[in-house]
Amino acid sequence: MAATANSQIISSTTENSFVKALAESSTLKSIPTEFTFPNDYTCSNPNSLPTVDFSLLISPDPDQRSKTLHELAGACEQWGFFVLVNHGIPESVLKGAISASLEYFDLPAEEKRRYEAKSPSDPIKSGSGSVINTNNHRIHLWRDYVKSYVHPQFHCPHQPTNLRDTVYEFSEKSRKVARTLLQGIGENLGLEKGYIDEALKLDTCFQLYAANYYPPCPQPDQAIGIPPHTDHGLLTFLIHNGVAGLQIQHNGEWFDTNSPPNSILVNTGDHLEIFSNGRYKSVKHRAVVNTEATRISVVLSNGAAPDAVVGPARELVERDGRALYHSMKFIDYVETMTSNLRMGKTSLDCIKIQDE
Ligand SMILES: O=C(O)CCC(=O)C(=O)O
Ligand SMILES: [Fe+2]
Repeated sequence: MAATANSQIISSTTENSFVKALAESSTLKSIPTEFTFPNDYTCSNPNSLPTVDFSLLISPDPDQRSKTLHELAGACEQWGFFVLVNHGIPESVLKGAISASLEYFDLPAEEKRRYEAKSPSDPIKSGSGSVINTNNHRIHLWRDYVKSYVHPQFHCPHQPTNLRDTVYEFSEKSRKVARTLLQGIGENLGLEKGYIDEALKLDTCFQLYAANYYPPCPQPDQAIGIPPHTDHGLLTFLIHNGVAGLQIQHNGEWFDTNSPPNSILVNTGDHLEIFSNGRYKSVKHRAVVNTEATRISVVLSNGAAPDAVVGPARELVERDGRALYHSMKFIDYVETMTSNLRMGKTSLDCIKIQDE
């Protein structure tokens, strides 16, 4: 689901051996050279990341609601990232999604290889991954993944058998929460009620499930789980197994993220930047690895309908005097990004309208 920033992320096809197996080999003392990703991991700890209390956003008390809407607007504008609490999705669903996803990675390699990516439009994909950096070198990532399209059509690997129901429940509940957040965002942008639902065709919105598995790494300062990138879509939801690793960029500086149990980390994606005509920036983030513990993250990317043509909202263009982005069919954007035809430039850069 990742878009690109400094480098182009691609799904491995032919070199599809899993990093988990490599990390578990008893002789591994250092990373193979193809995993070397020179980077500066200097990072700050934020005193507090923005928090949005979902229960207050749906509160019948108008003061509570408008205060929370205001906090949501601030989080989207200033950070493009927030910790969502009291979202109403039961803890058992979040825990179930993590543990069933973990079981997926324990499957034999031949089972996971059934979902080796052959085309960007494959609804289920699994593998490890690599990037082509700006010097045209391929660098392998220290992570395995599985991804599947879960809405408007639901796809999911057949194994482990409990994955399907868990992912279904988590994705369905998350879609409702995402839609309420998006309606709040529409209000914050001063758009007519219902405009965002209609323009982005949210009834048939695209949703992608992804699980990322980062095994312990003997040289975490030389490798990367996922390099800096932005996400396609409107809002990405992320949960994890309590092991740190997600870092976000804010005002040019990198920050570690932390989140209380049972919360969801939410970030704004490329399509919210486009739709808001640049008011809400798609936040750049990366996943780093460590020597000690396996990290797993489960991600739901919430987008517009596959056939919705997403561009800046009409009213915002009128207000701003011009559109800052070209419009593009949502699924074309997602699949072009996944097909990795372009290097260096991000997908978002490609649809920015340049100043004359
Ligand atoms: O695992 C993480 O924390 C980051 C995952 C991510 O950025 C992605 O899947 O796009
Ligand atoms: Fe991401």
